[in-house]
Amino acid sequence: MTALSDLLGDVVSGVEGAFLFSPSSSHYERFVDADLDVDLVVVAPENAVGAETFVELPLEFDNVRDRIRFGIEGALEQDLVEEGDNVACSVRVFDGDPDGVVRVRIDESMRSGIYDLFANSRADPGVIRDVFEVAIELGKKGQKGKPVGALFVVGDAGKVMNKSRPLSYNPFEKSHVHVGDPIVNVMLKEFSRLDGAFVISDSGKIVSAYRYLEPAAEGVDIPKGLGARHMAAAAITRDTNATAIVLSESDGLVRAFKSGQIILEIDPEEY
Ligand SMILES: Nc1ncnc2c1ncn2[C@@H]1O[C@H](COP(=O)(O)OP(=O)(O)OP(=O)(O)O)[C@@H](O)[C@H]1O
Ligand SMILES: [Mn+2]
Repeated sequence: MTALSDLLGDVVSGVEGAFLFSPSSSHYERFVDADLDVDLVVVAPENAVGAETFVELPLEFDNVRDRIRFGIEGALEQDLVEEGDNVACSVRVFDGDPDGVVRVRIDESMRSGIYDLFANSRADPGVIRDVFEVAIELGKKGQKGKPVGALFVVGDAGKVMNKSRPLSYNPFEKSHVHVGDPIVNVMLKEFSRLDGAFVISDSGKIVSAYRYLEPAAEGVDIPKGLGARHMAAAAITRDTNATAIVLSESDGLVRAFKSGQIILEIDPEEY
């Protein structure tokens, strides 16, 4: 007789690591006490259980796939896992106790740069996520069916404003609106048809649209073929502590820049 646990147990057989996503203290203690022959990694917004090996999640992602992807990428950043490792992720899909186990084979291609973007940007991770999502959505749908480009400069807004000038009146002049608000997201998409950059504060306030960026660009090295928008995006992140998220009108990719470097390149269609 084969028991169900024999069949489902395959999910965890031979794994090198166990990733516990936001475990309760008692759940975590049970794993520690079991003294398993696998590496134990806690992945959560904060290390509430005092785990020895811990990966910080920049956000509590609702989507389990995103949550796992970030946890794994964070572990790769910390060299806790490597190509070819198999790990079992214990996650919560519904409320209550952990109710799912997902086996993941570690692959270097999982190191996309997105973890770095969220964990190490100056702006709030939630703000980065909201802007990133607007860029992805614009990339998928375009504006009225036509491909559109956009440049969002997030964080360190005062300095960014000092290194830029208005191309037109600022529609966000006296408003106090924030990214993530559905109406604001519609506005961002609408205004993306026009020239220049959006400037967004660390906390997500839209400071300005239509900014022409004038950062010093010497020494900025970005891949050949990218034009003025991408050059301006890279350069402003070298000159300030901002992160830039760019949707290219010509190739449809979303790229992120920090400290003058490209840190992420994603095809919205595959995200
Ligand atoms: N310094 C700048 N600051 C703000 N926006 C800029 C700047 N330079 C260019 N742009 C914006 O980028 C748009 C596209 O310029 P360009 O084609 O040279 O960039 P690109 O990097 O090739 O981007 P894309 O891939 O979208 O074509 C311009 O119409 C302008 O709105
Ligand atoms: Mn171009």
